[in-house]
Amino acid sequence: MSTVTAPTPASCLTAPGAAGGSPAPAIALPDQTAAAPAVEVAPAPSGYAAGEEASPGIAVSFDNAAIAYGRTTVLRGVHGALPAGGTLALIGPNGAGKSSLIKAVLGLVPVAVGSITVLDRAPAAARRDVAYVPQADALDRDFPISVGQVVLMGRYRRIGWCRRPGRADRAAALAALEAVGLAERARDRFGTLSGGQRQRVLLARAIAAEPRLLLLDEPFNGVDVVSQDALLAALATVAESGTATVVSTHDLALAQVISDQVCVLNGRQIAFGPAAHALAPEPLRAAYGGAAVEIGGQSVILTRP
Ligand SMILES: Nc1ncnc2c1ncn2[C@@H]1O[C@H](COP(=O)(O)OP(=O)(O)OP(=O)(O)O)[C@@H](O)[C@H]1O
Repeated sequence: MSTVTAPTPASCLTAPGAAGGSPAPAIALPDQTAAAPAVEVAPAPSGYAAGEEASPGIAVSFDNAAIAYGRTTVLRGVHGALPAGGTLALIGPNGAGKSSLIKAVLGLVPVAVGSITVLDRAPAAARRDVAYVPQADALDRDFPISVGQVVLMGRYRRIGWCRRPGRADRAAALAALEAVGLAERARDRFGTLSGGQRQRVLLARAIAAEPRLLLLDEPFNGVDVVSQDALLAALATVAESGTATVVSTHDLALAQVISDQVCVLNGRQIAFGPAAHALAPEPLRAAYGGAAVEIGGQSVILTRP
């Protein structure tokens, strides 16, 4: 489970490693009349075979990567690649290493063995082009900031923390809020939104940053069907724009719907490839043990009520 610590109110809405602790900037509310910027739409590349060598068309490649905290290795043998514009779902039981892998892609946790390459760079060097969407529950609801201001924060790595956002920044923020279906809530206080709506706002903040790689840690947790549909629609738009996405989830059905590829983890990589291959009964049993069953040809993970 990922958490975002909030040493100061200003950093509580900031992605890990992104200017945490900076004072909250004065941000103008989004200009509701500003025109949305033209969005360049590139077709998503087609399938990719696990184990292929990294190339300029690859957003993230894992080369037998292992992740450790101190001397304790929590994940090993991660090997595969995500093409630019593709979507990779990370699945596995609690403690499988999903969040740790996302943190390693962000460059927040070192790779102990092997390597991870992000946009042809070491993970920490690529952070400028990477946006991270934390779980909404990890953020402080009491911090007095509007929805529009939260989304504008996504622009600060582009414009710098000392400059005020301009018309194009406000337009990008509004377009991102429209993409998640919450443009009419721009002036509302962030903390007054529901959990699912706050999750959509955090996705809008990431979209406003115009990243080349988007990382989401369990974005569908506790989200109702309306917000889930809005998140899925926004993620489809993200994929169409050519941005690659890595998303961790406990929902196998969603993993199948949203991803070109699935990485099944449980302390090690169990499978990496197209959903039909990775979500087959055998890898799921290896990850979830007796909780993985097959019903009517579909793999199902049993959970306690
Ligand atoms: N900062 C840390 N220091 C030491 N061990 C950690 C740290 N963060 C996570 N771990 C350990 O790494 C392992 C993988 O945890 P991680 O949070 O990556 O799993 P996860 O698949 O995201 O789990 P969940 O589905 O519950 O969120 C666990 O055994 C966890 O205790």
